[in-house]
Amino acid sequence: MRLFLDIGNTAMKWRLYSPGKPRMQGGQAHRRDWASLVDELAQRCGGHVRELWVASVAGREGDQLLEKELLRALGAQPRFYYSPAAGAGVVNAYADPARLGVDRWLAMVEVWHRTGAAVIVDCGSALTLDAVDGNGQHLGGYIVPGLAMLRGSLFQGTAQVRVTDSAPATLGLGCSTSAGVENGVLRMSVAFVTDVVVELRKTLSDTCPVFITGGDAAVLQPHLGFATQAEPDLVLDGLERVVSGAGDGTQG
Ligand SMILES: Nc1ncnc2c1ncn2[C@@H]1O[C@H](COP(=O)(O)OP(=O)(O)O)[C@@H](O)[C@H]1O
Ligand SMILES: CC(C)(COP(=O)(O)O)[C@@H](O)C(=O)NCCC(=O)O
Ligand SMILES: [K+]
Repeated sequence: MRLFLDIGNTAMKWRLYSPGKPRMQGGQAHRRDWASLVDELAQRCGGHVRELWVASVAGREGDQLLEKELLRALGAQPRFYYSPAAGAGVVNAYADPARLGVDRWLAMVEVWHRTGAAVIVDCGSALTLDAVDGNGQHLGGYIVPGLAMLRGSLFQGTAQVRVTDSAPATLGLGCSTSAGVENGVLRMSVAFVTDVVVELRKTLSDTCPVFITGGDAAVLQPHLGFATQAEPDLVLDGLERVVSGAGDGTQG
């Protein structure tokens, strides 16, 4: 069986593939406690992992610890996939390609193979936005704090700003501290994504598709004033594509 892992800064998502059987997948938040994370994964995936592919943005030290625990608990050598200069028909915009978050790279590769030119918004621990043109050229992107990080920075930087109730956020003016924060961070994020998409659609095409993924995609999507395609598993889809060599450079 092949096990694919998407390790973000907040959550780990996994997908188990064995030929002829339906894929199994799941995920959970981690606190960088790699040992217990891997033990729980081993309970779910059993001991028949033959190939283990990891897309991680946990950093070098995290990856080293993760590798040790995966070897211990699953008995399979993890293969870490990092962003290349080019691959699967897509060209990395970074002069130092490996510095591009592999989650961003894989989501972009997957989307380009599905639709060509596109904008990809990943509402994760950080909110990232990337653009790729019809030739597979990565045009670059942005990295801004995700919703939880925005809230957290307010809590850390102030004495009194706290969120005490969990009323769903809107884009409207807040009439309590909680609403002021929740509505504010939501509106900031929506305004940022909207502003960039409107500008990119002047060059890519005015109907260029926008894909949205990540743990907060469901929070943002209803408030965006344009159609977006929610795809929660873009990173795992992209990893499976590049690993199985299906990303052979031709689109579609
Ligand atoms: N069950 C959950 N566990 C952790 N974060 C969650 C969960 N559900 C929604 N979120 C939100 O999603 C963000 C994490 O996004 P996600 O894409 O899952 O993680 P990562 O950034 O690790 O890829 C968190 O910052 C939080 O705002
Ligand atoms: C920007 C990210 C932290 C997003 O990861 P996530 O929010 O999913 O944990 C990740 O893509 C990353 O570590 N990138 C490296 C820096 C860069 O992409 O330029
Ligand atoms: K992510």
